[in-house]
Amino acid sequence: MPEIALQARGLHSYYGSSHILHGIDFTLNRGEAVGLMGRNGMGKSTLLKSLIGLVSPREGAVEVFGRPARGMRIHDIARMGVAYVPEGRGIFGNLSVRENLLLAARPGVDGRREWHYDRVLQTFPRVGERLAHGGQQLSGGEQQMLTIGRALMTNPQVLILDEATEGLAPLIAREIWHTIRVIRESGIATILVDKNWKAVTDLTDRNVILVKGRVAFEGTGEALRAQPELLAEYLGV
Ligand SMILES: Nc1ncnc2c1ncn2[C@@H]1O[C@H](COP(=O)(O)OP(=O)(O)OP(=O)(O)O)[C@@H](O)[C@H]1O
Repeated sequence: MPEIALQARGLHSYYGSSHILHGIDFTLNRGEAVGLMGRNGMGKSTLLKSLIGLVSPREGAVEVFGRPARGMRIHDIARMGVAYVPEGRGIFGNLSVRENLLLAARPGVDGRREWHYDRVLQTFPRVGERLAHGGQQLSGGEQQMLTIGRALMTNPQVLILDEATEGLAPLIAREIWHTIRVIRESGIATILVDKNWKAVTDLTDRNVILVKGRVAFEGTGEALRAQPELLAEYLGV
């Protein structure tokens, strides 16, 4: 089995004539957690979308578990074990919490069913208390937990979280960070995009910072903390 879960090489992506990604190289290894950071508009979401088939890169290569995947559609990449939790959530508001979870259930690519209904509810007890509620009745934090729970129900090998704690109260954000740690320790490779660089680097093996569609930094959280001038320049903190 390939050790590399996701890879981009020399990736160029555009929206119309706007050139957003300028030759990005990016790798996520099996079981690894990588933080993807950068100021607003630097191309983080575009890179994620280019990896999972929501944006079609114009140049470069994308590989998912060693298979060429540039130009593949999002649901084909999802079937290869890549779950994506977009910014702003994506639950079915007119279905109950229970239905949202059960509809997403499927075994992983190798038949694994480690993440089943009961385990997801144990991981997100708050969601378990709202099973009969409609998705739209949940608070922002509960919706975010449900969205991550739905992604886990697909037994992914890769989980991509785009701004999972955005706009949430600190206490709820802390709960989400705790669960991301549990998920990561379960062996799922993870890409984390979040403005909270401290929380990101506490969890990740490696971090990538984008500046204007290019990789400006790649390294451990320790290496980043040792260079506060980079934090100021690239993240504005
Ligand atoms: N659908 C789109 N059409 C045109 N331009 C877009 C589109 N989506 C994003 N952009 C532009 O592409 C650039 C990169 O956006 P992207 O969302 O990838 O940045 P980001 O680093 O994820 O930032 P943010 O944290 O603000 O989401 C920005 O200039 C943005 O305005």
